[in-house]
Amino acid sequence: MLAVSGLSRAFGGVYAVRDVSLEVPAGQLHGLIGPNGAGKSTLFNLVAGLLRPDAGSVSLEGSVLDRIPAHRRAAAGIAIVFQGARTFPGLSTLENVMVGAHTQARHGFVAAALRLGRCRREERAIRASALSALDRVGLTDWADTPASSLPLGQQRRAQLARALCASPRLLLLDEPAAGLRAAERSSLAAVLEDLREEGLTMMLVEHDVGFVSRLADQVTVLDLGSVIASGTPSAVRGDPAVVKAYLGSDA
Ligand SMILES: Nc1ncnc2c1ncn2[C@@H]1O[C@H](COP(=O)(O)OP(=O)(O)OP(=O)(O)O)[C@@H](O)[C@H]1O
Repeated sequence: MLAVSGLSRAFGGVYAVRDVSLEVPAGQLHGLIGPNGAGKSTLFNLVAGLLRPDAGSVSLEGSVLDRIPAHRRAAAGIAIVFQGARTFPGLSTLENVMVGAHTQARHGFVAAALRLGRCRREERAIRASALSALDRVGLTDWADTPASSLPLGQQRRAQLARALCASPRLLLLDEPAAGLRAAERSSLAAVLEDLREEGLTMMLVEHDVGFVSRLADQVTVLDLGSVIASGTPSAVRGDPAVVKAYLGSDA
């Protein structure tokens, strides 16, 4: 599904991502872990087309994306839930999710304002797809609640629903569990497990190695921009290079 090959990107002469190659087969959940500053978010931005690489290539289902800008990669099926993403204040949970589907809507603001017939039909379809996305993340009962008044765990699931509304083929999740309490983490993990069961291909950046290990089929570990280990969660957790990167050279 996703193939990243020899990807590099430097800032001010320092590599944030250095010669990274990985593959994510369709339907798998791929974990990306590593200490602070390892290059995880930069790698996501390179895959989503929000940053240009200095070298290397990204392809989705065999199509090379290197010359494709971010908005066309989104249309091709790559969705990203950003680290620390916020909900739109003043909008209900359902409206927040509908914003995700509006990125795919064909009708513009003027048509929307005039509520033209075709636009109204499109609006109904968007509403239906937003309700279905809310159902997939277990937030149906919260549809009419102002999104900003939801507990953090539910806000994260609403952001996930917003990304799902765009019908992604590859979903990139940057630290979706950061700051969540144990029970909230656990229900988020259950939602991600359900999405994997449905066959959605995902990449997950997390600091919580236990959270990633529970969910991921394969894990890539970055340190200082480079891949230091990759494999199943249990193989990677026992890898001395990973232990050293996480705990320091005395580990
Ligand atoms: N836009 C930028 N300009 C300059 N340096 C950057 C930029 N983005 C990232 N970096 C640097 O690149 C390196 C990798 O950063 P990145 O945010 O990708 O790491 P990360 O693994 O996601 O870290 P964290 O776990 O703390 O979110 C860091 O040294 C960071 O300071």
